Amino acid sequence: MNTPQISLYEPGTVLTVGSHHAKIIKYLTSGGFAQVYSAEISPPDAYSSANKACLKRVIVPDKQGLNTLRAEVDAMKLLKNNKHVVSYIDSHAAKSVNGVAYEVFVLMEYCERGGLIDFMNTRLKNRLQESEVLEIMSQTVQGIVAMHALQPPLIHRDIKIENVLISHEGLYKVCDFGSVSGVIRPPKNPQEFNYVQHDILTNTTAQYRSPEMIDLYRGLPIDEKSDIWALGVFLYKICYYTTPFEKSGETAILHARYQYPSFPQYSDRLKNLIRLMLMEAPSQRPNICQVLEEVSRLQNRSCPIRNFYLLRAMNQNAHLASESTSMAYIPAQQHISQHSFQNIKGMTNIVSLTNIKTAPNLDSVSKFMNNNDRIEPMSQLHTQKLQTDPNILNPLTKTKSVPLSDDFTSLYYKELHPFQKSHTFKSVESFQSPQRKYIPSSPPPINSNNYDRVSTINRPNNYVDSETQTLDSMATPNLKPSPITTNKTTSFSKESTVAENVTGGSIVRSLSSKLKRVITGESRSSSPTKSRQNTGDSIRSAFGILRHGFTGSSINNNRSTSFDNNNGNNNGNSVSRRLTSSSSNPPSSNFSSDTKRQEELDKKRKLEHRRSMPPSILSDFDQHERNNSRTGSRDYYRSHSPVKKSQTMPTTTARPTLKSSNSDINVNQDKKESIQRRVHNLLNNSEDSLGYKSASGYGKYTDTEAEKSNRQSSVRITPISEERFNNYHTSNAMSDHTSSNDKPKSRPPRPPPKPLHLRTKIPNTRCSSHLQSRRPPEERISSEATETIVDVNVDDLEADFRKRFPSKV
Ligand SMILES: Nc1ncnc2c1ncn2[C@@H]1O[C@H](COP(=O)(O)OP(=O)(O)OP(=O)(O)O)[C@@H](O)[C@H]1O
Repeated sequence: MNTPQISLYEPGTVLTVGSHHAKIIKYLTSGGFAQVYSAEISPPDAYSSANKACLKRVIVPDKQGLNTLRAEVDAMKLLKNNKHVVSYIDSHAAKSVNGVAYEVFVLMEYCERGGLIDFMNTRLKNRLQESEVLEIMSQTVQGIVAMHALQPPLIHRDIKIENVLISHEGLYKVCDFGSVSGVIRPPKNPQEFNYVQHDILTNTTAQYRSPEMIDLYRGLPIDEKSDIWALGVFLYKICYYTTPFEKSGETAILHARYQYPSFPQYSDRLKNLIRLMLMEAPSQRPNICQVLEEVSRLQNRSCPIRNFYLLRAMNQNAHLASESTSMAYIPAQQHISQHSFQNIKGMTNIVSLTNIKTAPNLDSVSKFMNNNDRIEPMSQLHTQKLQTDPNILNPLTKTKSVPLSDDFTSLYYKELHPFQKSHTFKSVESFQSPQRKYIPSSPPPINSNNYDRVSTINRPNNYVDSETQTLDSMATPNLKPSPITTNKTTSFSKESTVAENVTGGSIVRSLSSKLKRVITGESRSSSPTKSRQNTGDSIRSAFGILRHGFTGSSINNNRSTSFDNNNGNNNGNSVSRRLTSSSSNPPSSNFSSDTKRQEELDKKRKLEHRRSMPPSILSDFDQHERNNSRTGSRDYYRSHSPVKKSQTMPTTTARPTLKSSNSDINVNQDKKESIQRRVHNLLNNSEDSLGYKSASGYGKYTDTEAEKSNRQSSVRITPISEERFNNYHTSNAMSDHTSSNDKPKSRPPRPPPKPLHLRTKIPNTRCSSHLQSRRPPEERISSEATETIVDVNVDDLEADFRKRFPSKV
């Protein structure tokens, strides 16, 4: 935007801004597009009662520029009165003095202590302590939480040190919402590429740009995770006073390659948080709630917000669970971090979350916030207008300098974003310039004397420099399919489970990424800070882990081969054969053939879907997850997995897990799945858990493990009653300590005990003293009854027979 050069207001100038009068106190600074003043306002701000405010004056050359400003103001209105966002007071637009351009005036809360960057510059020698870093981070993150919690979320896109201010009471507040947007979907054609590229260049700051912003060929959306990346850079900078990619540039960003300076020293946990936020793959970065949870843990405080992503996911699950009462098993919840659960336990309003699917609903947002975070709920009327008025275009889809054609509005996930309002300012058509009671005849030029902030002159050498939005070499998004781009499978090479564990992320995501690693054959050790140690990871373990997660069975579990292979080709014992046949009992086989047919259809559909998608596996994956919410990534990989024939996954058993564990999205999954199919899944599950586990061919040690499993399986399916089973084991354990493990396998089931009247009295001498003393009486009886068959006295038997059946003799 070519901002016309205009003179400054003199102190004492009085302007009308909306329903407020503002008297200029002094000029503070100039942003990229604005003059910033402190001003005295009347009436005082209704929220804070303050009569001192900040006045931002922006000159825009055309109506296009006005739209950009509208977006900024609308964002501020949505976030109004959040403790960690610079609060909006009033706004006004007018034709400029020369009648060509427009002037926009925005009154907002005045942050008396200036910028975070100013504060940092007071601490050049004594760098920030970890506790200070955490405090700044916590408060800044809370400001971003207010944006991400909206539905649809707002993406700040320009989080940086310079955009955090400090209020007079010392609170850190996020400012500058001029770059805010909704989620931007990956561009699909060269036109869209150019559009998004330009949009990114003009609205983001080079050093804070995420890999998916720089390499648009990744086909990833620009969403909340892009803000998380910027927050990672932000955290790094408040620690080390430089950005992680300051010297290395774009290539390093693309591979998330950076180092930690040795000074100052911060804890490993803090550094690990940076590492997680700077994960190359957005899906591996924590969400904003998880970041705040971790920061709070590091501060030894309880987290000031509730994890709304998790709550939404749980709410979604509750919804799905209520559809099918038999679907009570939600194993993935076991993997959600304890901390997250503690928060949820205290949550009384989970049910109300069903209502926050429509945007915007600040009522819902406020439920996530502390009581002292006042968020003004948007009026019902206003919300309805935004949602129903098709004529309202989203100003967010417009950049500061690129005219937005309607063709590009679909790049943004939510075309009818809450920002879509045309009545932000007092109507431009009816503009009247703010009254100026004092306009100096010859306004003074801007010079350094006007600054009461840290001057740009006489800076120390290691002064923390302010980032500017430049179009330097660093700033040019890599739009060519470079080797880096084609090598992007490494983006999933880093260990993701830490992120998921720390932050309560979904097990499915972590499993999916494991599968992705397996199938794409990517390397695992590109992380600069943590390379994966477990180099033995394989298709087998990935599927094993997946199955383990879904059914709770052992990783060394090859049973699905025996289930699939009905001709008994597996080298199992009689137990395995029995299981195989039992798994094909009539009802089960009916379900099975239904399911198989359904799977075949699914498979075909997915293959066709995949053929119609771009060639990149990773973008396919992400897009698949977003576009095809009915079938999760697991299904996708199942249908494309080279191992699917030998290891058929119990297809649908995974579905409940996917739904329950994917805390980020998976909103509309499987609602239409038939109950019959789900019952079949449960049957499969129960069969699986009893399944014969053979790990033959997987090596010596797994075989040993498998044998143990076999033993357990055989014990579980034997018709011996539980009581007898226990007695049996007790006696074996007592009689032979060394081989107790082998006994159950080698001994056949015992016959039922002989009726008492047929038993012969056994001389005491037959029982060895050690057995007598150690065996429980019950067991002794049973055992002796078997032995008496050899010692029976025929005469006694005859006598007994005659006595009882005289007529037969
Ligand atoms: N509410 C405020 N209280 C005190 N100072 C403020 C306030 N808002 C802005 N400033 C000062 O003005 C500077 C520029 O503000 P802002 O970032 O909103 O303008 P901008 O034109 O969008 O700048 P840029 O786009 O280059 O970041 C800030 O860095 C800060 O020093």
